[in-house]
Amino acid sequence: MTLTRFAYNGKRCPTCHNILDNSKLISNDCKEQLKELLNTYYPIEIDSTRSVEEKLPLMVEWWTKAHELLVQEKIKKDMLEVAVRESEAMLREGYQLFFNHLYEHSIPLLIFSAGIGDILEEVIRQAGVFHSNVKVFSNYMDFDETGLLKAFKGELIHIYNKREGALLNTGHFQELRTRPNVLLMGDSLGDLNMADGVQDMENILKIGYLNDKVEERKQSYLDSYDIVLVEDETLEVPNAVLLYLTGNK
Ligand SMILES: Nc1ccn([C@@H]2O[C@H](COP(=O)(O)O)[C@@H](O)[C@H]2O)c(=O)n1
Repeated sequence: MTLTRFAYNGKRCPTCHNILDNSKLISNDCKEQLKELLNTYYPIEIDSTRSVEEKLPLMVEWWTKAHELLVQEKIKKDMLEVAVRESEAMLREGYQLFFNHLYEHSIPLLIFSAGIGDILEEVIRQAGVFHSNVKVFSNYMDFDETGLLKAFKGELIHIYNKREGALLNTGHFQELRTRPNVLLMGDSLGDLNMADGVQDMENILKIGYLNDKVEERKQSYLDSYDIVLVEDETLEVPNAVLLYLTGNK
C-alpha cells in the first residue's frame, strides 16, 4: 500500500486483495476464510522480530491459500469494476499531481505490486490517472472464455520476491536505459530492491512509507530507506522531489 491509502478517517483502507474479499463477488463462507487468513498472516508480515527467511514461506502460504479460495468463487471479470467502485480504496492525497506530472514529463512509472494487478489497474483507472507511462507488474487473474476466473497467471508475486519479478521483466526496463535516476517508493523492506532490474542506474532515492507498527519497525526503515514517512497518507514528499527534479520548484 504505497500509492493507495493505508487509512482514512482512522479506518483501514482495503488492499487490492481486501477489495475483492469485502465485495459482493465473494460468498460469506469464503469471506470468513479470507478473514481468518488475514488475521493469521498479516501480524506475521509486520512482525519485526521475525526474519525475512522465516516469514517468506509463510507469505507464500498466505498468497497461495487466498488465491486458491478466490479461484473457487467464480469471479466474473466484468464485475471487478463494480467491486472497485463500491470499495473504500483510495489513492494517496496528491495522486493527481504525482501521476499527471510524471505523464506530462514522459517519466515511466513502474508499479510492482504484490496485490492483484487487475484490481490495482482498475483503482488507478477509476481515479482517471492510468496514463500510458504507467506499467503494473503484479498478480494478474486468468479468465476463461466466458469471463470467469480460472487461475492466476505466471509466477506468484508476494512482498519478498518483487526483485525476482523485476529481473524477469528486464525487457520492460529497456526504456529506462537512458534514465540513470530512480525514485523508489515502498512500504515494506521487501520493496527495497525493486529497482535491481534497472541497468546503468547512477542515483536512487528511496522513500519508505511506514504505515503500521511504527515504533517496532522505525529503526529498520530508517536503516534502509533514505526518507521514512510515518503514517503519512499523502504523496506530498515524492511530489516535492518530483517538482524539484523537473525544475518546477
Ligand atoms: N491475501 C492477501 C495477501 C496480501 N495482502 C496484502 O497486500 C499487500 C501487498 O500489496 P502491495 O501493493 O503493497 O505490494 C501486502 O502487504 C499484504 O498485507 C492481503 O491483503 N491479502
